[in-house]
Amino acid sequence: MKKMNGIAASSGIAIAKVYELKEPELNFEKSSIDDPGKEIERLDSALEVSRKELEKIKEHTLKELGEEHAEIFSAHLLVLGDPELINPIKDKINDDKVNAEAALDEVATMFIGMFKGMDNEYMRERAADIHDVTKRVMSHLLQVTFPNPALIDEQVIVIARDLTPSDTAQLNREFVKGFATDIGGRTSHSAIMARSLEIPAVVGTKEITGAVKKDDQIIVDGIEGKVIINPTEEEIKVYEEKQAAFAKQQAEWAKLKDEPTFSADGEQVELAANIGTPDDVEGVLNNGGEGVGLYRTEFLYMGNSELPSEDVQFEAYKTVLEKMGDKPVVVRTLDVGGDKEISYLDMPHEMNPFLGFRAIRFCLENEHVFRPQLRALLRASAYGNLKIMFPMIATLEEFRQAKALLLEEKENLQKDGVEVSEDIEVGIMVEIPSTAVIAKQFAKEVDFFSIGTNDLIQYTMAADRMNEQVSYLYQPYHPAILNLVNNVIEAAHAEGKWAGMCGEMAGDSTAIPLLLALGLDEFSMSATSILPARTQILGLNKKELAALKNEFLSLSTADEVVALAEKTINK
Ligand SMILES: C=C(OP(=O)(O)O)C(=O)O
Ligand SMILES: [Mg+2]
Repeated sequence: MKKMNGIAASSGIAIAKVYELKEPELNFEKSSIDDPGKEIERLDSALEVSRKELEKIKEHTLKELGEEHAEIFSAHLLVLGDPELINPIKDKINDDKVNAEAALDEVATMFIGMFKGMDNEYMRERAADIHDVTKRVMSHLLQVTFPNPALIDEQVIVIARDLTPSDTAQLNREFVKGFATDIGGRTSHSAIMARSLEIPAVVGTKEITGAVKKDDQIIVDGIEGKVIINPTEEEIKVYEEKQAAFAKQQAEWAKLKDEPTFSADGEQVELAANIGTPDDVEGVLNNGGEGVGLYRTEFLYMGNSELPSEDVQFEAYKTVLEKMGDKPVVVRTLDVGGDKEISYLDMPHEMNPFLGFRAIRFCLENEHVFRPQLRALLRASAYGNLKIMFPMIATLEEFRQAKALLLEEKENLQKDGVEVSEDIEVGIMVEIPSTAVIAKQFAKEVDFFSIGTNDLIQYTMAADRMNEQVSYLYQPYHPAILNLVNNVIEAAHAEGKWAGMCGEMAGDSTAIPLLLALGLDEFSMSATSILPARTQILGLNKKELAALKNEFLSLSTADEVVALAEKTINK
């Protein structure tokens, strides 16, 4: 039995055996062979196993995630069956008398190099497909396991160094009971996805991948941020009891599902949810969400082999709006870049991707990507209560430019007789300190603010939100952050606008009293945090907390802020 601590990323307790999601080492020696026929047979059987595997993954993806996501595997199957790739490998085995691994590697490297160098996006994508497919075939030649998260069909806890957003999107919550990673923090996208999938997760354990082996049983405690490897019988019993207690608490919370959110002294706020896909709406409604405060549309673009068309986007937005009825839905336009990579968009490789060509910066330069999204949103606006939000706004010019494109597309659609709602609010994410500092000027032009603390904290404190080593600087309760948040809320209210927050801080039980004191109007969080937050707010006195606002804002350290918050609440 071994225990380790990490960051509690998604609540709940999971007990199951491990499934290690790891790219295998594909090392081989080039050797000469006497029997090319036998080598070709080995190659054919590796190709056949790969084909069966890809067909299964494609079928599974089609069922679980839809056609768009499954397309990538259709492309892989085409590559696998392409004689222009396979014949040269066989020729090499026959002519050079080398082993199948060496022939495969040489031919694949040649094609990948050739396609990569072409000035054509489609061809460059083929290079990525060949790379993925040949890796799979190579792993079968070498008889090492190639992980397929979409194919997991027994109860497991996924262990990985890190999970990319698209790995996470493939996890099927029926079988994946939890996950634990070496790196990442509460605001890394794998953690955010875990909360939206409602699977218990612990991230940033530093050493989990090195500590487990196949068939180990583990416990992931996503409430306290603990992992236990090969627990004893007693420990399993203790955790099963914790699991039952957690389920009971969830039942208590559920009683507030259809209630509005009031503080103890009768002040109302709105509790909304962050979502990544239309499928998440069910969780929002089941968890008593009063709206969607952030729809991260980039997940529509990720895990796909090409840009989603205007119609595909329209259907997704319409579905969310219709399912939410008259409840507000804030849709954020494409926030690509940082750790959110989209292979086919051909983004430049950058030294500092979080400070680079991302989000609105990318969209304003790539109108062929941005305009279809704006049109899809405008068309969908007729089906519900849509608000549009631009990400990573650093200057007023960016906002004006984005809004001008939106209005242009609105006019175009109306000219064509397409119905567009007349009261779509248009707001911005406040993630960049420059915007928080001059929120007063922005408030005259935007309809609302939504404070994205995940990024605002990293940019204010100059501490990468994904980097373990500087995580001590990633301080949501730092007085600098509170002052920026306060500035934004005051600026909004002075112009009669509303201010929300969609960063993870909005669902953090230590931050909620502070945010209530500052007058935040809308709190948008992981759906599973809504009912605990509603329960907490029910017990807080907003006027009493607000009386301490200036005292909070004048404190010098995060520790002082937390100490005062705890003293106030527990008095
Ligand atoms: C909500 C935010 O956006 P994301 O986490 O998608 O960067 C944020 O930065 O707080
Ligand atoms: Mg952000």
